[in-house]
Amino acid sequence: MRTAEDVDTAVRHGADAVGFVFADSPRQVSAETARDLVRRVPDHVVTVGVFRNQDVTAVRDCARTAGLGAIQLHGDEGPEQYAALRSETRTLIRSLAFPAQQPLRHGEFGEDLVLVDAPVPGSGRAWDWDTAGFAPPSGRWLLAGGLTPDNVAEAVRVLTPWGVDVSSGVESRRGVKSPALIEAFIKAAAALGRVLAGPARPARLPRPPEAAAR
Ligand SMILES: O=C(O)c1ccccc1N[C@@H]1O[C@H](COP(=O)(O)O)[C@@H](O)[C@H]1O
Repeated sequence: MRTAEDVDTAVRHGADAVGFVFADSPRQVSAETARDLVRRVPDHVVTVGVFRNQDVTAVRDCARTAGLGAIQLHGDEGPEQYAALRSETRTLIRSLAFPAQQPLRHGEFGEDLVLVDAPVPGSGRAWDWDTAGFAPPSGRWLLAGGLTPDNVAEAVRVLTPWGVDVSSGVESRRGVKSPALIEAFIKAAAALGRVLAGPARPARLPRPPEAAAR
């Protein structure tokens, strides 16, 4: 998200989380811009910062300046980086690309959630959901990679993730979100709440500690 209109649209239609890209990307926002956008977001919606192969100190500073509720790492970050950021956030999200060399495992680096994404993050390209080699990580996991309002239902039917994440699929052109597509995606995904994991699924992502304290 890069504009107040996008954030307000997502919140109004019931998004559980909104994201801000700090990685090198046409979607990149500064920590100060993100801070202004984060202030618009009600406590029950988690604000996620998206990073890729960035210095831990820079990630930490950015998360503090913007007041992020969650940190999502998309690159080759290893256990040291995860450990360094563990106390910085209540929700640490680890992105894993599929197809993968290793089995997809949850919690190896102390993360709270695994995000299974396509090999090129933010490209809008889907991975092959029907692939025989896909074994989901245990526990809660998020699905990303080329999702759109039109394919999210089928993706969830096939894979039954705990949650879904989208960027390109709600854009009119690269880097420019479409309020109509944001609304359509959330409506399509919300309708799926009924088929997702059942009674154990909490209604919301964990709230960031600073929001809980307010
Ligand atoms: O959006 C980007 O440019 C980006 C750059 C670096 C790391 C992650 C990025 N985006 C994230 O990728 C997934 C899937 O995006 P898409 O729906 O396939 O476009 C999502 O988590 C984005 O936040």
